[in-house]
Amino acid sequence: MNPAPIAVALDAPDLETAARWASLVTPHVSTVKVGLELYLRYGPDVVASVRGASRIQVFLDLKLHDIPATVAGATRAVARLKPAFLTVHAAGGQAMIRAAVEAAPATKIAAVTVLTSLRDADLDAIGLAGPASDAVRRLAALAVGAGAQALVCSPQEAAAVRAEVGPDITLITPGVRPAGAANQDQARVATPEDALAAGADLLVIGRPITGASDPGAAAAAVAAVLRKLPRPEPLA
Ligand SMILES: O=c1ccn([C@@H]2O[C@H](COP(=O)(O)O)[C@@H](O)[C@H]2O)c(=O)[nH]1
Repeated sequence: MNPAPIAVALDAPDLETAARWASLVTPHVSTVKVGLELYLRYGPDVVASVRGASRIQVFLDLKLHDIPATVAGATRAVARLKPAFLTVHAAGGQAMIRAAVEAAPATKIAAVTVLTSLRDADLDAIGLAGPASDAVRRLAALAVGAGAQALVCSPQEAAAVRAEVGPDITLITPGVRPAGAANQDQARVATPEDALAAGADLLVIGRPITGASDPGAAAAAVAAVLRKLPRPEPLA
């Protein structure tokens, strides 16, 4: 059975827990995601630890945001870990995104548009022209224009972003909550079914899976729901 298009966010306090979660979910999902908490605590070795002996994709969610030369250097430093995806902030601008793309030819650079924890009122406070849906589309077009091969947005914007950037860009959506799960600090959310129907390619799900008493069973349950959905018609 094909693993489901889910990236489980391994936001664990220690490496043993992250590696245990990874081994439990690996039979059911395509990807595990390493974020700032684990990477800053354990460094590059964390990638091998969560991969184990499996061939699971690793998504390195470091959200780089700096001047182009610094981002190019940081991207080169992690490219040797062969992550399938590496995130940068789209708001870093086109030269920065291009620098990351050129520094890691074997990794898809995923540009984070507007964090899924932000609401329209937060964008006003930051001084980013909203609403969030407009800002996401604007940043998505900017990032793709600079060569980003993937985009991070909320499932609520996935359909509009897909219409904006076409079929070849990988759309990654955090802010995914199975029916009945708490939103926690996520603001712009949708269910896994709705995220996939809106055109997302990879659903990021963390605490609803890792906070379950059996993360393997929780991942298998979401994967089973996705497998039951009708497949989209191939484009003519
Ligand atoms: O806009 C963004 C970008 C990244 N994230 C990351 O995704 C996971 C979500 O975890 P949950 O436990 O499912 O909320 C987390 O690692 C974030 O750093 C995001 O949420 N939103």
